[in-house]
Amino acid sequence: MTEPRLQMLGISKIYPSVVANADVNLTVMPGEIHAVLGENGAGKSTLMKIIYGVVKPDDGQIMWEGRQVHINSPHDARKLGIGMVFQHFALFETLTVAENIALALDDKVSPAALAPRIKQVSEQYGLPLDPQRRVHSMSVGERQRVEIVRCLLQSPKLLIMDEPTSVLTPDAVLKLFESLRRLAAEGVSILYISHKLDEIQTLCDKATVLRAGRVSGTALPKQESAKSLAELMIGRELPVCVHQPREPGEIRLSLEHLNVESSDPFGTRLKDINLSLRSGEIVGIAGISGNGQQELLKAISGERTLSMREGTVRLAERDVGTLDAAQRRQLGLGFVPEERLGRGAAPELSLADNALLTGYVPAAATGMVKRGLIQRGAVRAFAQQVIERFKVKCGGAQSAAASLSGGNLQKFIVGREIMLAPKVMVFAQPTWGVDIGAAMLIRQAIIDMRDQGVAVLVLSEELDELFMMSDRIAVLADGRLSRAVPAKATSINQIGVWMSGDFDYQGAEHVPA
Ligand SMILES: Nc1ncnc2c1ncn2[C@@H]1O[C@H](COP(=O)(O)OP(=O)(O)OP(=O)(O)O)[C@@H](O)[C@H]1O
Repeated sequence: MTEPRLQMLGISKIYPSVVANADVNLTVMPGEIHAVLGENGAGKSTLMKIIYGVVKPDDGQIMWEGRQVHINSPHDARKLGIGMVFQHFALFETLTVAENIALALDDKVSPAALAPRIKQVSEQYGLPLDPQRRVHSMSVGERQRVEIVRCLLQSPKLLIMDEPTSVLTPDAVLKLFESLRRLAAEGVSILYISHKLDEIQTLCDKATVLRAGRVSGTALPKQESAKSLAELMIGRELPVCVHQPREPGEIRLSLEHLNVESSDPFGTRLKDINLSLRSGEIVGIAGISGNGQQELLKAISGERTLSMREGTVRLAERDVGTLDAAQRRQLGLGFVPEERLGRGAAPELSLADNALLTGYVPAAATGMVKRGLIQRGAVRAFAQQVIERFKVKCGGAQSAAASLSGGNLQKFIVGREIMLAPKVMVFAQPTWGVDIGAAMLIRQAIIDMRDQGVAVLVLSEELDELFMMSDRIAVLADGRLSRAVPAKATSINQIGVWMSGDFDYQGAEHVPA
């Protein structure tokens, strides 16, 4: 019988406030593509970090090709033949592909000596890369290829991929899957983490499901549906969103002729963007990050103030282009940025203090600050309400934001902004990294806000999500915004075509010059 490549036996990892892994067993065979799924905070990343030597288990054994090993560092892991592609890449933008890879390898090799090997390996696996190209000129999909090729150069026997497709276009996902299948056919084992259950279904041979740190079951994904996998994961029936038609009210946010240069040298310029958003409606903006999403969000939130010639942003009737983010919040603008750590939350602060960061504004009427004094009780109570309503898994309001799993922090940030009850709410990727059950909860909460009259703008790469929630949908591609059409009058296919930039710009929302 073939020996398993990796066996984890009785692995446990306990943090002060939570059991991240409890008595976990996992077996991965050579050439197997094995999914690890589970709700946010179920312990998936912790388990992967244990394999890669980033986190030390408190208990249990790891067997590698039949013998017990102690993996104390990523260096140890790589020596065994374990490679990991992280969700967020750590590449130097101003360096070339070969320079980046040379820096990351354990054996020091000059970029020039590496270049032919990079070319050969990248072509062999259908992940074409030009070793001389500078990273700043590459798309996220191409950057991910750099990370994968870096791992492949070390001829891994096990490749760990943590939510690899969250940054990829549908086309790039198909290409990635082809490469992974080719690797598996050559005997490489792959551990694959994703919240996208349809991907797991098409790609993976086997799945191990984690719930609250324990293995709750295993499945053969190809014999399941996305729905049955979801239910296996959350242990109950998948909730659905209820979106009733509704007449929108007055205009709450207008963007008029936004022509804004990006502050990032590799960013995208906004080109004559026009949009009006009404009370009681959700407008979804589809498109892949990097097409002006960051620039548009900054222009709306006030992180980037505007000069007259860069166009107009109005909240209700008021021109707010020159106001900063704090001033716009005072006028009732709520905002959830794409990056949860650093922009959405201060990692080292507690959840309570993170609630205070945006909840102090009088417009939110949370009572967190009275006569200039912070009301600690009110701050904690507010954070506690967010934790309860949005089922945030954590050790309480005093937990540091950085100690939460990615999806749980996202739930907290989104929940905090929703509960501040703004007049206009802007979300960037609201369910990014959030498990399917929690994503439904967040989407329903956004729809409920709209039903209470809030004007909501959602930027998302997930078309299913946009179609579930939006009254109207527009596309942002290469810094241009299409007109926003009623969701019922368009289709996922149509929006997909627009996402490639192929839309009738002349038809964009009419705003007087
Ligand atoms: N360094 C840490 N200190 C304290 N608690 C931690 C730490 N790292 C993880 N945890 C906790 O361990 C639990 C499991 O986290 P983990 O990141 O493994 O979950 P996950 O399944 O990968 O979730 P997600 O899908 O949200 O990424 C969570 O409750 C998290 O808050």
